[in-house]
Amino acid sequence: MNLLKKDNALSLARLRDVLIRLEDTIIFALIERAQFALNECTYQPGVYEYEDGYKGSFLGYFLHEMEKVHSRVRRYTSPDEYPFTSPLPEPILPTLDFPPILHPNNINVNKDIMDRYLQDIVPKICTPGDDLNYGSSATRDVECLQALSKRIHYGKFIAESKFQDPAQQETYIRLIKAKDREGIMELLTNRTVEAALLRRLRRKAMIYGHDITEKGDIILDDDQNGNVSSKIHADVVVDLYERFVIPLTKEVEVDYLLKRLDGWQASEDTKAE
Ligand SMILES: C=C(O[C@@H]1C=C(C(=O)O)C=C[C@H]1O)C(=O)O
Repeated sequence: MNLLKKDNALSLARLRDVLIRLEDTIIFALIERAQFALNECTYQPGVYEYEDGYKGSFLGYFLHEMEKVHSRVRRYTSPDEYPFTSPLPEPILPTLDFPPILHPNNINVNKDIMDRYLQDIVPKICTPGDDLNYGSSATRDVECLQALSKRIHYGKFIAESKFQDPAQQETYIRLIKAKDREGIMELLTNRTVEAALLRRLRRKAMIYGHDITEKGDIILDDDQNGNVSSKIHADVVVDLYERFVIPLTKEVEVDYLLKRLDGWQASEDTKAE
């Protein structure tokens, strides 16, 4: 979505289309990572020496080096991009004039994303062991992490869109002032959208995660020729969204809304004068 244009940027339907497109990005990124073994050593700190005395993991080193160069080309000045590492250098490009779509906030849940990715996701999609493809697996890890981060932090745009709905704003304001996390969570939850998403996701994972015959039939794992064609299991993808991606997106929505009135009343009073 081009965030330099404010026109209709907060249309809920349009934002949901972005999340649907990111399903493809995430599934294919997971499939690419699943090609390589777990390569546990790339996640352990202190396995290699680094020039600047860095003591973290190979993945952490690679991610920080990537984010430093992306920061210099102003990736993290965009309101839909959030880094995992710090410190990061200032951009060499002039900052773009993004229209103020989101209420100012410093919400960044990438540490939770990293923890869950390493604990719950990589062990489920990769075969155990070490295939020496450390650079390849770390490259794919970064692509998975960046896609998951974008998707989950889009919760801020979704939350702003819901807050700006005239039919719901008064209720949100009341719940925010009462600091009612559960009430806000219930109001923003759309179980119909979530159920449809999980059905669509399973279908996508089945199709993307398997080879198909020339006729277009999916070659399942129990193919009579013994072909094991699944690149990723649909259950893993659906479970990942149900237990991690959707809940964390909603936490971002709630965190964003709880801060939505910070300084807001003062600016509303100023407008009213
Ligand atoms: C993203 C939204 O907010 C919530 C989170 C969803 C998700 O993470 O997929 C889906 C529906 C809602 O419960 C939305 O309403 O589309």
